[in-house]
Amino acid sequence: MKVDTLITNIGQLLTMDKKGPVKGSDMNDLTVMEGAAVAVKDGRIKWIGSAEKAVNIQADKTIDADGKLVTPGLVEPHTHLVFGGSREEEMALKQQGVPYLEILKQGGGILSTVNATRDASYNELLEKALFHLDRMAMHGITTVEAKSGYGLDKQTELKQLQVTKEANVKHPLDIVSTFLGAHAIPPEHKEDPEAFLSLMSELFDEIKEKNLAEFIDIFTETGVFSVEQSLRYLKKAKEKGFGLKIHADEIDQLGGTELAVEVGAISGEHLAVASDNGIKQLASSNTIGVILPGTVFYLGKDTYPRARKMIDEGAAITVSTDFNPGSSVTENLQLIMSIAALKLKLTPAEIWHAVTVNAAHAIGRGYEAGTIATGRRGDIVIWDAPNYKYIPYHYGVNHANTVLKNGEILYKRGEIR
Ligand SMILES: O=C(O)CC1=NCN=C1
Ligand SMILES: [Zn+2]
Repeated sequence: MKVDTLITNIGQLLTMDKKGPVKGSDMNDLTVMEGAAVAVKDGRIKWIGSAEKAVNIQADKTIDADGKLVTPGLVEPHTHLVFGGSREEEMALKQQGVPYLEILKQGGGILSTVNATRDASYNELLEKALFHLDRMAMHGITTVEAKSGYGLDKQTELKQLQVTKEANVKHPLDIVSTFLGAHAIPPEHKEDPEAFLSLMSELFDEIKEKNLAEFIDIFTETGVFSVEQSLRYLKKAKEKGFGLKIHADEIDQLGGTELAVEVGAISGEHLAVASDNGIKQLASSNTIGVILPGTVFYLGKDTYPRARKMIDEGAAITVSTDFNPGSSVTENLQLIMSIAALKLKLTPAEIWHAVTVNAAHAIGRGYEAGTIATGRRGDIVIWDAPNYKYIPYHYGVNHANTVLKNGEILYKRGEIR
């Protein structure tokens, strides 16, 4: 057989080759292939087998994995990728214990990023997004979801979505776009949030026509949008053919988790304070929990999402950086894997399902990304790690040695191509 690239002498290979979102105890059922090899041709996985059998394969390029861990490229299911400015000035307020929602109420937080994003040019936003995508790639991420939500007016929300669309063309990473125009209430609509929500829902047709987003998301939170407002808004989005996501039960327990299940959202996101009933509903639904423990850490809170209970009750969950300029400022999904182990008490096997196959399903790419299987994209990471338990164990650094996207080397330790 003739292939483009052969990765051989693999120590442990995680194919993550499972059907559908992996739920409950199945998240702890990990297939580990020892002494494996993977062949890629025309950007797709062509063959998977033992390194011994691979000796008969002619490859234009052979990569010796030197006994290292090899996995699918990481899938990052929840980011606020496109934004202007930064919010390092808020660190002092956070250190003084000023709550996140209080900073927002005072016109900071999301709203300060809105000002910076409205002021930023299209090209400035694009260059910044490409920079962050490079950094995600070097940390092993090969598919990423990107939300708008820092415009909060028609023109700037469309600007963000168009930047996302162009970044998806210009950068090797695959980007899945979500419209989060309902992210906060802008000052000009402070007195009339209903009018603002209608304004954002008026964009649905244009977004659909121009294929600017596949999902619609809303921040269901105290001082932002109520469960009732969110239900109406998401029903409208569903009628227009969009997939649904909800920033739910992040700070206050409003019942956003239950709402996500009720409207058949593909995912409920944050769920830091989801109720017992919310977790029960999630576990018996097809809605995936997108868990953001880095945000809890970064906001200096003590209440972590009860992901252990969610899995034990049968839910499918993923973990994510929640990369954004204010409440979780990191592209390092490997760090989140460590926080998931230490604070959520997830096992290494559960964590690997959470950052590959389940994350792919949470953004509608379950049959495209997050798995090494013949016919799938050649999105592969060779890690500077002896086994799959090592990544959550050794925290805060980048373990990626080589990152391939569609079979092409995108990053080699120490350089970005
Ligand atoms: O603070 C931000 O910019 C991102 C965020 N939206 C809802 N929770 C966090
Ligand atoms: Zn978020």
